[in-house]
Amino acid sequence: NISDISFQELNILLYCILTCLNVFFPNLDFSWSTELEQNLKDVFQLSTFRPLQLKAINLSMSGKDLFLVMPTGRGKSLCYQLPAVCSEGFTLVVTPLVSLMEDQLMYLKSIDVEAVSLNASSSKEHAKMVLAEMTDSKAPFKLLYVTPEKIAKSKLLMSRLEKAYNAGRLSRIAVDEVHCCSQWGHDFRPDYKLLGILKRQFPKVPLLGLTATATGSVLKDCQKILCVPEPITLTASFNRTNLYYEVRLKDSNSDDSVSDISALIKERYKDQSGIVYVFSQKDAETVSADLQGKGVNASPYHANMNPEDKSQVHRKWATNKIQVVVATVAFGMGIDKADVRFVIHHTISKSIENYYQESGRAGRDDKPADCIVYFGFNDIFRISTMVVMENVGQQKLLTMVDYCQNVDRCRRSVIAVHFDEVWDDEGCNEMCDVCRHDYITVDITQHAKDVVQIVELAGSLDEKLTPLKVTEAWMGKGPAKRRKMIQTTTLSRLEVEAIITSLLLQGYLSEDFSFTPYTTYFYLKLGGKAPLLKNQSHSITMKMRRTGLDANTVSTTQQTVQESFRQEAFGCISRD
Ligand SMILES: Nc1ncnc2c1ncn2[C@H]1C[C@H](O)[C@@H](COP(=O)(O)OP(=O)(O)OP(=O)(O)O)O1
Ligand SMILES: [Mg+2]
Ligand SMILES: [Zn+2]
Repeated sequence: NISDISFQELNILLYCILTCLNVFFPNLDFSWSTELEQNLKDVFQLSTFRPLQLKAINLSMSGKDLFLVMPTGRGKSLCYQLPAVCSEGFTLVVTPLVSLMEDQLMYLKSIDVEAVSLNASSSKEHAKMVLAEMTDSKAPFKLLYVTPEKIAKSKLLMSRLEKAYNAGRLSRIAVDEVHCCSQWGHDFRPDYKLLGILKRQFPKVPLLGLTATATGSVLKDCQKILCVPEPITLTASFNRTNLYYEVRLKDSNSDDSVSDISALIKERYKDQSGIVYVFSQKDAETVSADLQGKGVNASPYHANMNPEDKSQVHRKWATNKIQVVVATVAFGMGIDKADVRFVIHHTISKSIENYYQESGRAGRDDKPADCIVYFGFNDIFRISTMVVMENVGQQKLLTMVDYCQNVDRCRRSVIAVHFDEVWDDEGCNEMCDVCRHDYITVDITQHAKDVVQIVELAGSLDEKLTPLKVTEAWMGKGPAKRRKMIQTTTLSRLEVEAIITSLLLQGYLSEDFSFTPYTTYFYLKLGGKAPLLKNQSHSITMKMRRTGLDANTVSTTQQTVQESFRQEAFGCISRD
């Protein structure tokens, strides 16, 4: 009943309506709008906001708790840096890596925004000064960067924050890479679990959690851990329309992927900047040396290098003195180079989330860039034994394998599913290899029966077969006794691998791990769907690329696969 509403309540209601209007129609003015615009131009030297930035900033400025999910390189930092400049007091920024912190401090210094940091390598004098200035109303700094460890371990810091809070000087809390809170995220950091203390101690300070990769359930988890009662979640679209996605097959017999990569770099990406991601530190060294041997200006980068060497490689690459960094995932967070024209994965990533983030280092300047992954059969099992102990590690790996193997759907739509988005194939605009080519559907039922029989036979003999052993057995390379009992194939190695991978993904085969104190072995066993093959009418199909469509982009290995698939004259070949 309207007459029951007091004048004050009416005022609040009006204020809420206006706030909502302002948020959804950001051109309407807030009291801070002019100052924002001015600082965006004068301090940050940017002309316009990118999608969602203004909305996020307005929400945070009006005191709301917010989770901002925005792809890498889209400009999440501005969403707390600009409000920090436009607010009284300072913004506390929690960052997982000291290197990220240093990059930001360097950047802020270059635009004359005062910022300080506290981390394990801060000197005593520096820490003392920062702690004293936190409660000083004349203190100049607008942002205070800390590692989560500091919040968890430094009582002194917490008590100074408390004082600053009471004095109204703690204007905002930003938790960068907020997915690190959750064990379900891909970069869980135990100290992030303790950050709930911030919202419990400082309930009136708006908190802004930022991440590039978080699913709905990860965010729910983060919300609980950070004790944020009702955050608003803003999610920017993950569709990076300027990135071209492509998968190339990697031959397990002869690893000529490095030759392929060097040819690409020297021709298609001549004089352009890029990254080649590899599986291990050893691979970083060898692939880098191989590329150098082929005349590519490349350098390795991995966690085991000393810090000076790492930052030297980073610096030289950032200033285009090195064309390509051959890196493990250690070269990741905080790599912010605008003109990266290619990100090539020499080995698949361990999940789609990882792949999206790593490949997302390309094309930050919104100009076209390529993301190419080399997909090798053996790599699946190399990574599999590594992630087997991780929470849902296996499942995540299979989604990456599915991304590479499946040519049923646009590559982007496979990525979209992971971010709970829907991008239709038209939205791709032929910016992935699947959308650029035609495919044929081949019937692989008989092949599936042959493979299943091999695995079944091994089982009955109490023998365990690695994927390599299954491949070889089917190709007729096993012991003569077994050869007599099974149906071998004349398909090529790559075709055999493609079919076994497909059977694994479709559940006709499944993984069987065996652990020793020193290593983990990966074997194949029958999957839940294997019994269906006993049914006469059951059939399995697989999509393959059609030949001769675009000789420039279809690699030779892929062509041979299709050629012999056709020669084999499968039961049914239908065109799509
Ligand atoms: N409105 C804008 N207009 C032009 N450039 C912008 C704008 N906002 C940000 N940028 C630039 C600044 C940086 O060089 C670059 C990336 O911003 P940054 O905040 O580091 O990304 P991010 O935090 O979303 O990515 P990551 O997930 O990798 O940390 O974008
Ligand atoms: Mg960032
Ligand atoms: Zn596509």
